Parts: sequence; C-alpha cells; structure tokens
Amino acid sequence: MSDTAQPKKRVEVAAAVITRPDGHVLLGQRAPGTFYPGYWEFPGGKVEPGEDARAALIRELDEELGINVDICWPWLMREHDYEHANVRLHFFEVPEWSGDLNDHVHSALAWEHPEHFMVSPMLPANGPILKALRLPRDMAVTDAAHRGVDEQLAALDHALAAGLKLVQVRDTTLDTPARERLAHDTVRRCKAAGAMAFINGDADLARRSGAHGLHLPARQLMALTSRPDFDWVGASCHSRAELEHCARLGLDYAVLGHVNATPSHPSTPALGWQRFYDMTRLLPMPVFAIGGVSAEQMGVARAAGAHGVAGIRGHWG
Ligand SMILES: Nc1nc2c([nH]c(=O)n2[C@@H]2O[C@H](COP(=O)(O)OP(=O)(O)OP(=O)(O)O)[C@@H](O)[C@H]2O)c(=O)[nH]1
Repeated sequence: MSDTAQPKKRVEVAAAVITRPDGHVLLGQRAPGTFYPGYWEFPGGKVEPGEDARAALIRELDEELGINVDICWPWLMREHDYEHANVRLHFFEVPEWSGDLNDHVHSALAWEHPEHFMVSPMLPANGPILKALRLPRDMAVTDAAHRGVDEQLAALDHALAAGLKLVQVRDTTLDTPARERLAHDTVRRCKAAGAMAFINGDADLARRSGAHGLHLPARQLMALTSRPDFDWVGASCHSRAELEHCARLGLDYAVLGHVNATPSHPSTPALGWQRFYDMTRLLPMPVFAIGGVSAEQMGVARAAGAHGVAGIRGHWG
C-alpha cells in the first residue's frame, strides 16, 4: 500500500424506511451512471454541511420523491466501508407522509414486504437493515412464575391468535421441569403461528427447544467476547456501556429499561423517554423499550427511537 494513501472520507447519509399501512416499505433502484448502479436502496441521500440528519431526510424525500414527511422516527445507524468512503447511514422510519410519489432519481421504485424482499441486489450496507425490519415490534415476555405454566400457555395461544409475533421466554425462577415444558411448548406454538420465540439466559435450552434465538441477561452479555451462534441474539441492557457491548458483539437487538416506573423495579429510578432517546443515539441495532410500557405506547416509544416495546403487563391481554 502506498504511504501517501489518504484516509477515507466520512459521508453522513440519511435514509428512510417509508412504510405503508400494509407493512410494505419503499425501495428505489439506483440509476445508471451512479455508484452501484442497478442496486436497490432506501430513499435518502447525503447530509449537507450544517444540516442534521432529520432535516436532510425531509429535504431529500421532497427533492427525490416529491413527498412531505409527516411523521419521522429515528431508528438506527449503520456504518459501512465502501471503496470510496466510510458511509454513516442514519435510518429513520417514515410511517406517514403526504403528496404523490414522483420519483426524480431512481430507475425504478418497488414496494416490498420485509418478510420477502423480491428485488435484488441490495446495496451492501443494507443486509442488517433488512434483517432488523423482520424483527417484530412487540415482544411479549413470559410470566409463568406468577400465572402458572398452563395459564401462561393459554394466554400465549390467545395472543398468537390476536397476531403476536415475538415471545421471550424468561421465567428464570421456574424449576427446571416447568421451564423446560414452558420453553418447548412456547416454541412449538410460536412456530405453528409463524411467530418467533427467544429463550432468556440458557443457550442449551434454546437449542434443545429449537428456539429462534437467545436473549442474554446483561450479566451474560458483559461476560461475552463473541456473538453466540444463533440466528437471533439480543440482550437486556440498562446502561450505555451495555448497549455499546451489544453493538460490538454484533447482536441483533437490545432491550433497554426500565423506561417508566414499574412495580418490578420499585427502588431504581425510571429512565423516561428523553433519556431512552439519548442513550440509544447512533447505535447499529434496534432497541426495544421495556418497563411499564404497553403496546398502546408504541407511538411514543418509536418517536423516542425505539424499534418497539417489550414487557409482561399489557402484553398478554
Ligand atoms: N440513499 C441511500 N444510500 C445508501 C443506502 N445504503 C447505502 O449504503 N447507501 C450509500 O449512501 C450513499 C448515498 O449517497 P447519495 O445517494 O446521496 O449519493 P450518490 O452516491 O447516489 O451520488 P451523489 O454523489 O450524486 O449524491 C451512497 O454511498 C450509497 O451507496 C440506502 O439504503 N439508501
């Protein structure tokens, strides 16, 4: 390598996951004559000097697509080393916009469902984004220690029938046979319903039960130096240091709390939404809000940068 090689320039980019009520997201195909022509991307573009990423996004969607952004939620940030630059992509979710789509820059547009993207190839930086979009927004955490295993499984059947798509089997205080049964029966029911089940804190049980993923308590997270070998791995976090460790290990998601006052943590102060927003800035993975947060607070949570909400109360009907 030449000793005159220049460090790569850093490019800040704002990109939008524009979502229709049916869950389809908008992608654009890069035009001939651009960098990576023919590749698919989320609409957006470079942040100009003196501009913040949100303002850049609103400007780009007006210039590129002719739409006004009505609601814009911060989501996550990914860095990628391209040949020409180190790109920092600030992703936002845009669930509401107005105006007629009138594209000025792409060779084609496509509305695609995150469960089965049909267009390809995608820009190389976007693989983790597509995976993150497959992560459901509402994570229900089991509460069999209080309800009993049978009542928990009945509540699970009810919630799956109502559309629940993600369950975390916690209940670490249950005795071994009861937890084994809870895990196996939860995974089986989730698979039958097209939902995912993650097991908290026990990689062997997660493997034995055929779970989709492993959820790490913060203590286990901080003891790890590499990502455990599961399709999905996430962790419970309470501090920026834990969130950053999650990012270093390349985990798929974090759960941060507690956001609101909750009877399960009477002595530790709640974070509140502003602190949740501040703590989750510029992280590369989606973060769920937990702690006194029900599915009704989805909008508040996502406005504060959450991927979605997680919890016991308010998640089992
Ligand atoms: N808009 C957008 N850009 C992305 C995505 N993923 C990704 O890696 N990028 C990168 O972020 C940069 C976006 O810059 P851009 O769209 O403003 O600029 P450009 O390279 O097309 O050309 P330009 O120099 O004429 O503005 C490109 O390097 C692009 O490869 C994505 O999903 N959406």
